[in-house]
Amino acid sequence: MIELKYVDKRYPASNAFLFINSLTINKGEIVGVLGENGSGKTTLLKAIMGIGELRNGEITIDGRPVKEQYERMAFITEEGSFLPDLTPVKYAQFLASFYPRFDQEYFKKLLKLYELPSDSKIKTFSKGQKIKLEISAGLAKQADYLLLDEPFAGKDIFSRSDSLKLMMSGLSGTETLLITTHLIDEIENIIDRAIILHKGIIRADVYIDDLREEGKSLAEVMHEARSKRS
Ligand SMILES: Nc1ncnc2c1ncn2[C@@H]1O[C@H](COP(=O)(O)OP(=O)(O)OP(=O)(O)O)[C@@H](O)[C@H]1O
Repeated sequence: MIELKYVDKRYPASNAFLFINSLTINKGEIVGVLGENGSGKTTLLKAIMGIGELRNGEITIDGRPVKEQYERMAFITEEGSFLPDLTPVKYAQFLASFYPRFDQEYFKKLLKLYELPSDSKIKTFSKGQKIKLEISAGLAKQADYLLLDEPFAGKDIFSRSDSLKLMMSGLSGTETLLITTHLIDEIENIIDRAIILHKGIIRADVYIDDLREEGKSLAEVMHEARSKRS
């Protein structure tokens, strides 16, 4: 369970902020973090990962500070956390030395599945290939919490629905996922819950099953959230 209480995060350089009074992400939930450009999606994921200081508030993972839970977490971002001069195989060895649960065999299987060259330097990879590599690393870590920042940004390299299927097939089903994306149509069928941010504030927090019962689409909720007064 991820819990945020009275979280206040600011960027002095831009006056941007993220303010979340209370938010609980339950174990096993697949959550879409949605919102327009600059609404605070990446900031929320980074805050959960403990990247940068909070001005106020507290974030815990299963009741403990995130820095005590790194082994159980994977942050998958387009920027990547890999070392560009390593090959995927060397990168896996590096990760295995940090993450005791890292499964090298599974990682190799994922490389094959994603058709990634295991002996080329990561810096020679395309954007889409780098994202695939990061997803493979995150899944092979056997992390309980996967935070994916725009994992489908390389959509020109491989089709979004295929990448989604591939990613989902690599999961054990018990992981908690937070996925930021602008692709609400693709995501609507895989997420349990959507959190919609607007200018650093949560504007809507909905369960997809409830939406279906109400006969509403995620696009409609996004539209409502945007048109609410600031
Ligand atoms: N390092 C930083 N320094 C100053 N301001 C920042 C920094 N990082 C982000 N911001 C600002 O914080 C706000 C939220 O940014 P964030 O990257 O979290 O948005 P986002 O919802 O992920 O956007 P996008 O969909 O464009 O990726 C924006 O106004 C952005 O300009």
